[in-house]
Order: sequence, then structure tokens, then C-alpha cells
Amino acid sequence: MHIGIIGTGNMGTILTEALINGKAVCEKNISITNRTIEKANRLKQMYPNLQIETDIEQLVEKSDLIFLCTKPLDIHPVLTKIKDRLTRDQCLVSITSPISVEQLETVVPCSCVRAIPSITNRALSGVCLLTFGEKCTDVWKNVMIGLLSHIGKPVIIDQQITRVASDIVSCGPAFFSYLLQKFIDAAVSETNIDKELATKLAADMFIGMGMLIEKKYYTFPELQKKVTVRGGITGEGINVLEESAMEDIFRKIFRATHNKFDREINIIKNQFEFHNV
Ligand SMILES: NC(=O)C1=CN([C@@H]2O[C@H](COP(=O)(O)OP(=O)(O)OC[C@H]3O[C@@H](n4cnc5c(N)ncnc54)[C@H](O)[C@@H]3O)[C@@H](O)[C@H]2O)C=CC1
Ligand SMILES: O=C(O)[C@@H]1CCC=N1
Repeated sequence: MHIGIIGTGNMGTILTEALINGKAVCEKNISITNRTIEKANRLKQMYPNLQIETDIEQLVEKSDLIFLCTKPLDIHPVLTKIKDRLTRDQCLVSITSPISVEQLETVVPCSCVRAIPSITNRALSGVCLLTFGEKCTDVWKNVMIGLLSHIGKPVIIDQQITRVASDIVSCGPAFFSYLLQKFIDAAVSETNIDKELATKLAADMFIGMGMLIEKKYYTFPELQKKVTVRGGITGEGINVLEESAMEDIFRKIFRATHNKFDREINIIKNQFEFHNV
């Protein structure tokens, strides 16, 4: 099987690296392209057997499975270029949330899949969210599940929970590293610890927590209860969190992402409805 990757920005690069490092596919069986080809060339310096294609149509013709890794508003223009090169036997994968598999299926003849990855897939960990199109064959469904199992846990989701699921799986690492950074910065500004040590301690704590979760020793509430000794010090900190309306903050985050999502969906709907592809 030959894989084509269109767009080697953040996610296209991470996906390529993860597929290779996770031994999902050999370097030589991946072709990559990018609007600015230097970006694709940089990736080839790390993985010399990757194939670079300057012509997007040729990349599509030589690939069985094609990942579209551009930003949402750039997907429609790419589809315009490649739709006549795609055949029924191929599979097209979009990695972005505001474009549905149904929309893809209206313009291309092949199997369509949406696979929303997470930066955690770079460490061959975390979740990749999958939604299959109506016309996606069972063979391609199995190929996708098998392939993504090399870089994380494939989880099949309904269209209707797409945004919240990607908020948790894909935006989550950004949200929680933001909070962790604030935690570190406050430790440095409030005490005598230096930033380097605070960062190392916090990172090791986070890794340890991840392992605890993985081993399923405790649920989240159990974990809190175990650490928050009655009348002890942790409780003082938890009280501050309780008083800080954290729930409101997280509700606002979900509302903000969903609002942006709705705006993008509207723009994309126009692209698909009013521009013949
Ligand atoms: N960053 C993340 O953690 C995640 C991103 N995604 C999705 O991945 C997609 C890409 O995001 P990023 O990689 O962060 O964006 P990015 O801007 O870093 O990468 C997009 C790349 O596509 C290239 N491109 C645009 N039009 C092209 C064309 N016609 N032909 C070839 N290449 C073209 C651009 O030159 C750029 O390198 C987005 O749709 C995003 O929703 C999904 C899950 C997680
Ligand atoms: O399309 C998405 O939902 C992803 C999540 C992080 C960035 N883009």
C-alpha cells in the first residue's frame, strides 16, 4: 500500500513521523507534498527514503490512501485539483473536524474517512478519532483501524460529538500544557524554586500521573481523595480551585471552540455549495 500525504505542516509532519516510527508503513511507501515544497524537503532530511512529489495530482495517482492535512479552508481547493484523479478503489482521509465525510463523498468517488489525530500520536499514544463515510468499504475501514493502531488508539465516533471529542483528544494537550505552564510559572514566582527544576518536577509528575491512569489504579475522584489527606495541605490548594469557578472556565472553553467550529462549518458549507468542484 502506498500512502500520500498532502500538507506537511504541523500535523502532516507529525502523522508522517508517527506512521514511520510506529512501523505502520515503510518510509519508501510514503509520498509527501506541500504547497511550499521546502517544508516537505525538510522532512525528507530526517527520513531520506520518503518520496517527495511536487505535483499533487501525481501524488494522488500513485497513492492508495491519501491523507489531506491542510487547514480546513484549504481542503476544498485541494479537492478541486484532485477529484478527477481519484478512483473508487482509493481512500481519502481528512484530518480536520469541520468537514464531514458526507461532504467529501459529494465530490470524490472513493472511500472517505475522517481521522482526527492528536499530537499525542507523535509518542504513539493517545486517541485518533475515526468517522467512516457511508461509501467507505469494510476493507478500508479495517485498513484504517489497523494503521492507526500503530500510532494510538483509534476510536470511532458519531458525527454529532465531533467537536467535543476533538476538544478533549486534540486540543486537550494544548489546554493542559497551558495550565501546567501556569502552574510552573506560579511556583517560580511564589517560591525560591528555579524554573528548570520546577519544569522537570512538573513534567515527571505529569508522566507519573499518566502512568497511574494507564494502569487504572485509581479513578480521577479516587486519586484526588487519596492525595487530599483530611485536614492536610493539598486540601488548602483544592479549596482555592473550588473557589475559582474552574467549571465555568471549562464550560467557556467548550462554548468558544464550538462557536468557532460553527463559523468554520458555515464558511465550508458555502465552499461546497456555491463553488462547483
Ligand atoms: N495541530 C493539531 O494538533 C491538529 C490539527 N488537526 C488538523 O490538521 C490540519 C492541519 O493543521 P496544521 O498541520 O496545524 O496546519 P499547518 O498550517 O501547520 O499545515 C498545513 C499545511 O498544508 C499546506 N498546504 C495548504 N494548501 C496546500 C496545497 N494545496 N497543497 C499542498 N499543501 C498545502 C500548507 O503549506 C501547510 O504546510 C487542520 O485542518 C487541523 O484542523 C487535527 C488534529 C490535531
Ligand atoms: O480539527 C480539529 O478539530 C483539530 C483539533 C486541533 C486542531 N484541529
